[in-house]
Amino acid sequence: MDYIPHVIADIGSNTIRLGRAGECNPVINTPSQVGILQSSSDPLIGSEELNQYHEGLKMKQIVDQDSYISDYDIFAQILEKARNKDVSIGAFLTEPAQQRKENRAKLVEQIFEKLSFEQMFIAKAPVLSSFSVGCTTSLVFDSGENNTYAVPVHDGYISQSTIQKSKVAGNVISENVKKFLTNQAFEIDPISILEADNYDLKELNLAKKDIHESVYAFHIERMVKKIKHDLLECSIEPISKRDPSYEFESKTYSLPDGKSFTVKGEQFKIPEIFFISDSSSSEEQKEPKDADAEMQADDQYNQKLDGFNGFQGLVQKAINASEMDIRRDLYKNILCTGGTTLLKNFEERLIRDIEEVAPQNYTVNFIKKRNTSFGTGDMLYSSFIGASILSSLSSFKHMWFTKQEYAEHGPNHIEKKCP
Ligand SMILES: Nc1ncnc2c1ncn2[C@@H]1O[C@H](COP(=O)(O)OP(=O)(O)OP(=O)(O)O)[C@@H](O)[C@H]1O
Repeated sequence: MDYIPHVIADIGSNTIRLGRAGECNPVINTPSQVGILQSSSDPLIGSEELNQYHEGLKMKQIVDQDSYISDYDIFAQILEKARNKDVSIGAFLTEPAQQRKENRAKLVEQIFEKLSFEQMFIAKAPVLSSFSVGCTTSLVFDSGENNTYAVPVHDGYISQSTIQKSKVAGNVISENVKKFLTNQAFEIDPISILEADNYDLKELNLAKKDIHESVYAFHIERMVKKIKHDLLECSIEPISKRDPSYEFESKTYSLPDGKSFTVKGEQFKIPEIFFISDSSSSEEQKEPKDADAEMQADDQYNQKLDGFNGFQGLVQKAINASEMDIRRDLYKNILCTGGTTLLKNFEERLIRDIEEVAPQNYTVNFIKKRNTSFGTGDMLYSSFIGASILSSLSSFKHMWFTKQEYAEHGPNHIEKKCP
């Protein structure tokens, strides 16, 4: 296949993935927060840069909690970095299953006015994920940082009325990890972590006042995520079904600065929140006692859980909202994507719980993914890969929204070109 120099941007509230059409992995995989330095108009991007100490650094979130871009100027700068200046003529962007018209129009203006691309396309992330595994019909279950979606894709299209969205996602369990640590009187110290990662920093004798509060919060969040990724795992059987006398083993976890804490079953109990349902012990899960009660005290947290009936309930609702004659196919072709589905034993537990709610004579099957060079499977990159494949097809040549069409019909013409 000839090298196709279009640039791809897969935009999430936690991570932005940028790369080139025809390639399997993104070239840039950066947090959706960028670093801003007074001394430079160039934003700092990528974990490697952001995990270093930079004097006068502030952090800025450029994608909001609904995965909509909140700073178009900085986004354009990042896109420009991923572009091969002389040859990139097309920009292919992903968007969440539910998108606002005005966001699309703003993106179109950036691409044609500010960045002078010749052509562009916007496609829904779940459709691209489905394409990435060669399916035009599937149920895409996507759980990232702030949102979880169950989206039926039928013949390559999404019907908006079938989409199920929940705010119960990765950040809910991050919150619970933080609450657990607070209950243990364990404090994450971003300065000692920065020092552990950058040896020469000690000489600077950094104090809290030397680090902007946004940078401080960024490093705490980064460590909470690391703890979450390293330590948490889903219990394949609901914990409420275990013998009440069951004793979890203690496990000690050490941070890069040498500080450590111990868990005794919390690593399994925290992700249980994803699988609560009316039929599981709702008393125990939704109105827990003692330490757990504190874990779930605040209002925002409870709002997220309002009406939530487990990830299996979300999948069931999405399938039930679809036409009767495709429901069997959807149960048979469930695709898990998004970072939160990388939790250990996540798929095993989800399939078990979906089987409990699926009609009895239906087969529940998850689509298998290949392993990427990052060792994550395709969970993190499925929509990127779908975009990469689609934009490389010779038959896609006629699908692009061109600069000329933009000049003739204006930004809202994108609705026609990219339904
Ligand atoms: N190995 C892992 N184990 C558990 N959680 C993980 C793992 N890797 C990433 N995550 C979590 O996945 C979430 C980010 O996923 P992803 O990059 O798919 O989100 P996003 O697409 O940017 O967000 P959204 O879909 O909400 O816009 C974070 O909460 C992160 O902590």
